Amino acid sequence: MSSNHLPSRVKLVEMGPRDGLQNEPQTLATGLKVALIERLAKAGHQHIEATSFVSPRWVPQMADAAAVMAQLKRAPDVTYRALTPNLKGLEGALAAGVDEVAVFAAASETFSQRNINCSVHQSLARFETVIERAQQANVRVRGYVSTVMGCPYEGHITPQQVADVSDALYRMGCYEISLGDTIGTGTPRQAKKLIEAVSQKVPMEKLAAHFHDTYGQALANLYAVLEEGVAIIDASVAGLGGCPYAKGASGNVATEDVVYMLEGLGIESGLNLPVLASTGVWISAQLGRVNQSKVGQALSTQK
Ligand SMILES: CC(C)(COP(=O)([O-])OP(=O)([O-])OC[C@H]1O[C@@H](n2cnc3c(N)ncnc32)[C@H](O)[C@@H]1OP(=O)([O-])[O-])[C@@H](O)C(=O)NCCC(=O)NCCSC(=O)C[C@@](C)(O)CC(=O)[O-]
Repeated sequence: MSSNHLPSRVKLVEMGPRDGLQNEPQTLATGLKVALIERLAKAGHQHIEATSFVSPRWVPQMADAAAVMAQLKRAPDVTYRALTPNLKGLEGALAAGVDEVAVFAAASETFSQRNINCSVHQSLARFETVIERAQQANVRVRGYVSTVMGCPYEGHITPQQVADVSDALYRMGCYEISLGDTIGTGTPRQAKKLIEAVSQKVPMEKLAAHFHDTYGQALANLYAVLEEGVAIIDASVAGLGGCPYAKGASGNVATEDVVYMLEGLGIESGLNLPVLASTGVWISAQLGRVNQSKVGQALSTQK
């Protein structure tokens, strides 16, 4: 049931260096990745997904994960996280001294096979060992569920499918569950129904919204789930990214656009919008791409 009370504060999780850069056609130099992460921390981000320890054959853009972590000048109040699909990735991430890791499952069987080369069931069994080992090392684990509002291969996904996978990850020990609209096809009513179903299994305060903006629905969907009580949002500076397993998919909703909307709603995020926006302009120039943030574009013309 909708609470219709907006939160007074939202935890923003920056995805640009990981979800964004993993999907850019060109691989950014390690030094520029490090500079991006440091700029994002200066803009006020306290939760940054910095990289992923995945197979370089599958995602060559993330092959320098250890070097990125080694070169980073870490800000004391920032949590730097990395994706870890298996024990090999986890050991790499622990050796690199990440603060947190994340495992990533999908609600769709076909997407799971294409993304991590195993079934949903096999992935959950694999993650159980990753989570146990991370907990032994006192490292918290976030859980992702992809394709929560549609799959590029299977089409419709039910909220119950998402709730079941979320439940499994939460029971295994993931402290937060991030719900990925991987291909950005969701619409606000669907987003509300999704949250209604998943919050029956996982407490609302543990749910994050991770929406891609392919169909231009991400902000509307975020507003819908804020009304439901979600208070954790994943976003990507300049809307960096796409999805290698979902042709034509856009990046995450742009962080600048989310911060602008939150400011308008009187919701605190701790982000400095001008600093963030200039980071978006800078990284777009480094990549030679169009800045996907409308707010970033608007602010850059006002200088
Ligand atoms: C899961 C695997 C590894 C399975 O891939 P596989 O080929 O089945 O793995 P394998 O265990 O058979 O190993 C094959 C080779 O990869 C190596 N390998 C194995 N593991 C690692 C590792 N961790 N780090 C480095 N190397 C690794 C391993 O050592 C071996 O090397 P070889 O002996 O052939 O030289 C592969 O499919 C993979 O890396 N997939 C990652 C895909 C990915 O990163 N996708 C994007 C992230 S998910 C996402 O973006 C969605 C999300 C989270 O944002 C939410 C949303 O929006 O939906």
